[in-house]
Amino acid sequence: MTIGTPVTPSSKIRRTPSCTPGGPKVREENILVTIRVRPLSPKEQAGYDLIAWDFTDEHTIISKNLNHERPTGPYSFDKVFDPSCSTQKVYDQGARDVALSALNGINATIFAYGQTSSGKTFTMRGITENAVKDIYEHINITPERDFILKFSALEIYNETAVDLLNHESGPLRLLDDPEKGTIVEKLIEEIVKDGQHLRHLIGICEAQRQVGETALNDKSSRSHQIIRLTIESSLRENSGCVKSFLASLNLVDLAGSERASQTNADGSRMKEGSHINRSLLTLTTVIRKLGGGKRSGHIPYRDSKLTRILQPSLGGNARTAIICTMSPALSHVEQSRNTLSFATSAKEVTNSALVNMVVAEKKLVKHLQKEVARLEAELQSPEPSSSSCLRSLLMEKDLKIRQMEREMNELKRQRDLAQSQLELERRAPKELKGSNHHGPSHQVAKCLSFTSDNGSDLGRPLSENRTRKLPGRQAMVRQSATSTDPSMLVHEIRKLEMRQRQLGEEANRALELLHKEVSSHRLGSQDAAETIAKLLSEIKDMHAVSSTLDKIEIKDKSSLKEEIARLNSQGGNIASLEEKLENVQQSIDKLVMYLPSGKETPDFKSQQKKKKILPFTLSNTSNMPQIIRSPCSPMSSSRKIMECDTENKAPESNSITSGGETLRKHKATPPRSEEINWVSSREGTPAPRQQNPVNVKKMQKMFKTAAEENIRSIKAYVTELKERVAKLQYQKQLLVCQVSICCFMMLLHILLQIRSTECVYFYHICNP
Ligand SMILES: Nc1ncnc2c1ncn2[C@@H]1O[C@H](COP(=O)(O)OP(=O)(O)OP(=O)(O)O)[C@@H](O)[C@H]1O
Repeated sequence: MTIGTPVTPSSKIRRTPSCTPGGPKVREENILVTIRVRPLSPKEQAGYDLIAWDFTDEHTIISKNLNHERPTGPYSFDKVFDPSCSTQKVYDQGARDVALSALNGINATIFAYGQTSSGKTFTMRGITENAVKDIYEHINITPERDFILKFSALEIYNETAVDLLNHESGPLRLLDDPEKGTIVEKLIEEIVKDGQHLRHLIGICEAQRQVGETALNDKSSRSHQIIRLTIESSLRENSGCVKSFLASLNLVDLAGSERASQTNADGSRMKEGSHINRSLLTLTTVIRKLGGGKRSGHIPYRDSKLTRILQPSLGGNARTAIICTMSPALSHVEQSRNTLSFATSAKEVTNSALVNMVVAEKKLVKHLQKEVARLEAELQSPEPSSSSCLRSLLMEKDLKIRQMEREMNELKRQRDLAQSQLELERRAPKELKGSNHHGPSHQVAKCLSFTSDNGSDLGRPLSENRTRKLPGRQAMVRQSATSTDPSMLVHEIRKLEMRQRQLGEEANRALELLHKEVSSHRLGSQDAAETIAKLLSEIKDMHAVSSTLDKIEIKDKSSLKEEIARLNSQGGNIASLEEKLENVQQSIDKLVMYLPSGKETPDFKSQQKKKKILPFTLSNTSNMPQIIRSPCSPMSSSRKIMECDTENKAPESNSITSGGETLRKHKATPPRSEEINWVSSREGTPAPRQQNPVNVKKMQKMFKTAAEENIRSIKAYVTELKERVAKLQYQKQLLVCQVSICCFMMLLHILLQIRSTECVYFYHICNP
């Protein structure tokens, strides 16, 4: 079995302010150094030896001037015990506090230093006995803690460590442990049952210790004895505390420094004395270095087994008390001065004692097992009060769940209503009619307004519905929120309201787009109306042509007028425009048909003679560009005009040319006499009537060609207009579909959010 030094592993040490029983708080402190002067021994008395020291007070000792020499001292220490002092007093004032520090987790060392036969063993025996007594008294008056005492003892004889509880084990090795410091290998550590057992063990060690007779001491201790009492204390198990105090109390009885001449040692005694003196010299060196402010320098702890083992007690983690014993005899003054010199050095040595606390793994495991068992028992048999509380909490949660389900159903119903409204919107037959001013926009607004159950609010604008309906919904949600987690429900309500506002804004944007589209459609309709008006104007021009034709007494003039009047009265219906144009064409065809044909019948000739036949004069031909001008494609019309000019070009033999050519000729060349007549005729001034040499058949063909061209232009324009209207209708349908899809997606998104919120809320209800 291995026992370590009093050093507790650093990883398990926690420094806490602590109070030793009856002592000050632990801090860096000097070694407690006291001087005990024994009485004159019988031998000294028999030799008429004198007491060489005076004790001026309890702290000072000074040599007497017996030999008329300069007095030594005075020496001051923590305590100076004169020969009359009892061991009890020495213990009480020079060792008790330090010894009992081990009960509170502070390592403690008490050792006696002095020349041979100065009373070290005598003193330490009394100190140990008192310490054991006080320790067990403290244990008895501290029932709240459990104490475990372990005893071990060794001696260092001729620089060899020996187990005093197992002397047969032979020399023990000292090992260096990184956490525990120097440990003695295979040193027996026995658990102390009680005070009696402890005393018994101490007796065993004394019996085993190397003792020899010298000239100065019949029972001179020839070794350094170290008794180690390891004390572990912890609070009782039911306290729940798993930490323990752990400290060692070292009671050290050193071998006496001696002079061979004084002890008359020879042989083995001399060998013992040399080892003793060597180790004590190392101890003195260590003390002097520690006390001389050279702690940062090399301290020769390892120069002896004694200093290696006592290292923590010398400037380390321990409280240390040194009792320096000395003989008062004048014959030992020199040795006593050396002892006082050692004591003076020891006074300067400081230690840094800590409270050593450890966590016992077994105790920790036991504590955790108990805690687990207690918790399991609580789970298996919960208290009635907690059960009823949980039950009421579950009922409350169920109520909240039902309220949320109702809200969800309400939202679903509103979603279905909005979908149906959107469907109606999509199917609206006359949404693009200018007359339906509020149709699409208003219906879309209705779809997005989240109205009430009976739909009575469908006719109201979105903003009005929102302002009127939100308080009701907020009241409903608020009612739910007061009975559930308020912060969560308020948060959900705000999210829904925000989403609703976003939806309303998007719906407004969609409505604006619809309005723009309708406006553009209206503009398109206006364009159509303007086009129709232009067509009517052209028809009026045609009517003017027909008026000109009246002069040639068209038989079916009344029917043509009726047709034009009917066109004028019917307005700009695009759909009937084509039909009207057909009628116009038919009328024109009739007109052409009633014009004189190329065959000159006798009747026709007679009519020529009877009536003034007015051919297309320059005044009439000036209307042609207006007649054939297309309202929407003037360029093409111009091109067609040129084609018509080419097609209508008169033969070179004819003195009369077509209108355009005539115009060009009129501008480029001086007018001829025939043309002057035409101008006069246009100006309405009387002009000499001249027979029209123009070929009537060609005139008829030219007029018909021009009229057909005009009809084709109008037809093309109407076709283009119809295509544009169809395109607008398609765009409008597409926009309505997009708005419907957008609304549906937003509603679906809201429902998904509600679903996720419910899931989260149902999770928090199931895992409170
Ligand atoms: N204070 C004391 N009062 C009475 N007798 C004492 C006192 N101190 C020592 N003695 C006696 O002196 C003798 C020597 O004491 P002790 O053996 O303790 O000396 P020591 O220092 O241990 O010597 P050594 O170093 O040789 O072991 C013993 O007989 C002891 O009884």
